[in-house]
Amino acid sequence: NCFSSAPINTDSEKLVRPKMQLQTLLQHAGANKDVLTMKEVIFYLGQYIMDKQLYDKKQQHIVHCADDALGSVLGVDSFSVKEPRVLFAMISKNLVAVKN
Ligand SMILES: C[C@@H](c1ccc(Cl)cc1)n1cnc(-c2ccccc2)c1-c1c(C(=O)NCCN2CCN(C3CCCCC3)CC2)[nH]c2cc(Cl)ccc12
Repeated sequence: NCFSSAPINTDSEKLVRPKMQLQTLLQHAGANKDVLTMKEVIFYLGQYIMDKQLYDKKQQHIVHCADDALGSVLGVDSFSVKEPRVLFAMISKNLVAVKN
C-alpha cells in the first residue's frame, strides 16, 4: 500500500476520532465519518493538501500551510513530507484513540 514507505510503524488500522478542527479539514477532503483509521486520516489529509495545492510546486515534498487551516491544526507554517515522525506527532495531537 502507499504507506509501505512510511518508515515508522503507524499501525495504520488503528481507529481514531479526529478533534473538531481536524475533522472539518477531513470532511472537506471527502471523509464522511467521525471514527477513521490512521490510514484514512493520512489519505484524506493528502487529498486535502492536493486539492488546495498546498505543496511547493518546485519542491513537492514541502507543504506550505501558514495561510491555511491546516497550519493552525498542525501548529506549523510549513513541513516536509520526508519527516513522517514529526508529521505523525503533529497529527496525533489532533486525534483521540478509539478502543475497538
Ligand atoms: C507517502 C505519503 C506520506 C504519508 C504519511 C506521511 Cl507522515 C508522510 C508522507 N506521501 C508522500 N507524499 C505525499 C504528499 C506530498 C505532497 C502533497 C500531497 C501528498 C504523501 C502524503 C499522503 C498520501 O496519502 N500520499 C499518497 C501518495 N501521494 C504521493 C505524492 N503525490 C503528490 C505529490 C505532490 C505532486 C503531485 C503528486 C500524492 C499522492 N498523505 C499525507 C498527509 C500529510 Cl499531512 C502529508 C503528506 C501526505
